[in-house]
Amino acid sequence: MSDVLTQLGDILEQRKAATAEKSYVASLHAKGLNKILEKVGEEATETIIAAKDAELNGDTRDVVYETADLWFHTLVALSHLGVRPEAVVNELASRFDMSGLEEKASRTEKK
Ligand SMILES: N=c1c2ncn([C@@H]3O[C@H](COP(=O)(O)OP(=O)(O)OP(=O)(O)O)[C@@H](O)[C@H]3O)c2ncn1[C@@H]1O[C@H](COP(=O)(O)O)[C@@H](O)[C@H]1O
Repeated sequence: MSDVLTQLGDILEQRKAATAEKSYVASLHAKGLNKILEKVGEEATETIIAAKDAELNGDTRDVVYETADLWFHTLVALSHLGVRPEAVVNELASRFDMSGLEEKASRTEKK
């Protein structure tokens, strides 16, 4: 799974040098962070709607598709800020030995 994210991270980096006419990612970078975040918000909403539909009809295909759109646009946002996908994967990996409740408590301590 991480290989796919690493490959996509590489592609997103390469697209920073591409022209907006030839690359959707380049067109997002050209429009700036606010536009990218707007797309993240849209895709999050579409993922929520797809998840609610999946619970009702038992068909999870749309929620997988919309989650892919959401992850993709989140990765574009991170790339725009110079953050690699591996940073998120490493953060998740660092939480393996910690329960969700412990992790939540550590956030409170950090604040
Ligand atoms: N994984 C994706 C990916 N997922 C979704 N999308 C695009 O994200 C958009 C989804 O937004 P919407 O459904 O709202 O579509 P839209 O109405 O066209 O979008 P807007 O006009 O509102 O911005 C669509 O244009 C999809 O094609 C993606 N575009 C690119 N990638 C990856 O990024 C790589 C580089 O893409 P380019 O920069 O286009 O070469 C590709 O090879 C893929 O690996």
